[in-house]
Amino acid sequence: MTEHWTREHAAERLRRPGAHDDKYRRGVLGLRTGSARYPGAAVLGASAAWRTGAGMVRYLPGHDEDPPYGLPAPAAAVLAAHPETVFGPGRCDAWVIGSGTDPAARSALEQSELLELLHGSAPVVVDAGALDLVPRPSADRAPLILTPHAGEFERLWERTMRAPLPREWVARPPADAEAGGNGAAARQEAARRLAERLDATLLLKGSLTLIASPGGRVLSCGPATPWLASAGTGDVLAGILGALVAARSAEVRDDRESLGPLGATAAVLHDAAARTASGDPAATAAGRPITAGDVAQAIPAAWRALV
Ligand SMILES: NC(=O)C1=CN([C@@H]2O[C@H](COP(=O)(O)OP(=O)(O)OC[C@H]3O[C@@H](n4cnc5c(N)ncnc54)[C@H](OP(=O)(O)O)[C@@H]3O)[C@@H](O)[C@H]2O)[C@@H](O)CC1
Ligand SMILES: Nc1ncnc2c1ncn2[C@@H]1O[C@H](COP(=O)(O)OP(=O)(O)O)[C@@H](O)[C@H]1O
Repeated sequence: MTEHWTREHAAERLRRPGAHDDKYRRGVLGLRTGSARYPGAAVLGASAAWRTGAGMVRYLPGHDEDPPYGLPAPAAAVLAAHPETVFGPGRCDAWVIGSGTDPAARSALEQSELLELLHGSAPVVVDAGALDLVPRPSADRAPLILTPHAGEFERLWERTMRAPLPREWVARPPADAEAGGNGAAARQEAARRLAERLDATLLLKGSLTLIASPGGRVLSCGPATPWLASAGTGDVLAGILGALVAARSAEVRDDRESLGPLGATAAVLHDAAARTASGDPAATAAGRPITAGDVAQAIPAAWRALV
């Protein structure tokens, strides 16, 4: 049984600043994203986090090869797009790791620093190239929310369960499965089981995004506007989610189950921004093509329309 997460639910979880706030109280998000090959993912995540209301976004580059094709290093790309970003180590209320990184290119030093974050106290959004690092449940592990797409979900299942994903539980279902057909229940069950086994919150991306909490609660959002299905929109989602988690870091540390509603709120705001950007707020299949950057740009307007 899943609960549908509505715009009204999402509006309640969006934190508005008050007179006693400052940049630290609003939440400092640390980004360990992007790489020599994928500098754009770092820019998209930073852009989304700033526009979701982070008090500060701190960017920490990984230990990486030299960029190919004359590309700028990810830190230089982030600075060019967002000069308000702070670089280097310091206090962080939450982290996003993995977007725009490739585990095959990860150095031993990079791996040990990421594992340190995963065993820290600040909550961590684990995306893309960091999903293979998720440690077994333990008392010293950080509160985690994982954001796989269907292909990454399948790989995560195989690594965790040491068995193939059952055929009837395919993570990339035929169209009817996401939209409520027979496969939908199987997809929910797979997400629920994996979240329970990993003892972590799992946000399974798709037209219908599912958010399964380790305690067994499953929230669903969508169907999102299909204009969202383009490269880099997952990097934007990770930035949105990171900013929302940083703003409620203390609550998440007290109660890891609160990551579920935050994940669902991120998915609703992401979809709302895509609808705004595509000029089709009701997602009636009108609208126009958009880029991931357009989605990030539209977050403030979508926020205003939600609350
Ligand atoms: N601007 C930038 O810098 C950008 C950087 N990016 C970064 O690129 C990195 C690689 O990420 P990635 O997702 O492109 O590749 P990967 O993890 O190998 O998975 C792909 C495999 O999974 C499967 N698959 C099944 N279902 C699927 C689904 N729903 N969506 C997608 N795939 C699905 C599919 O298999 P198929 O079903 O096609 O046989 C395919 O073989 C990552 O770090 C990311 O952050 C991107 O965000 C783009 C913008
Ligand atoms: N058919 C679809 N309709 C609506 N949204 C979709 C559809 N397919 C994917 N999405 C959304 O687009 C985003 C794609 O993320 P992801 O697969 O990680 O891409 P990338 O790695 O290129 O950023 C996710 O938020 C997902 O929920």
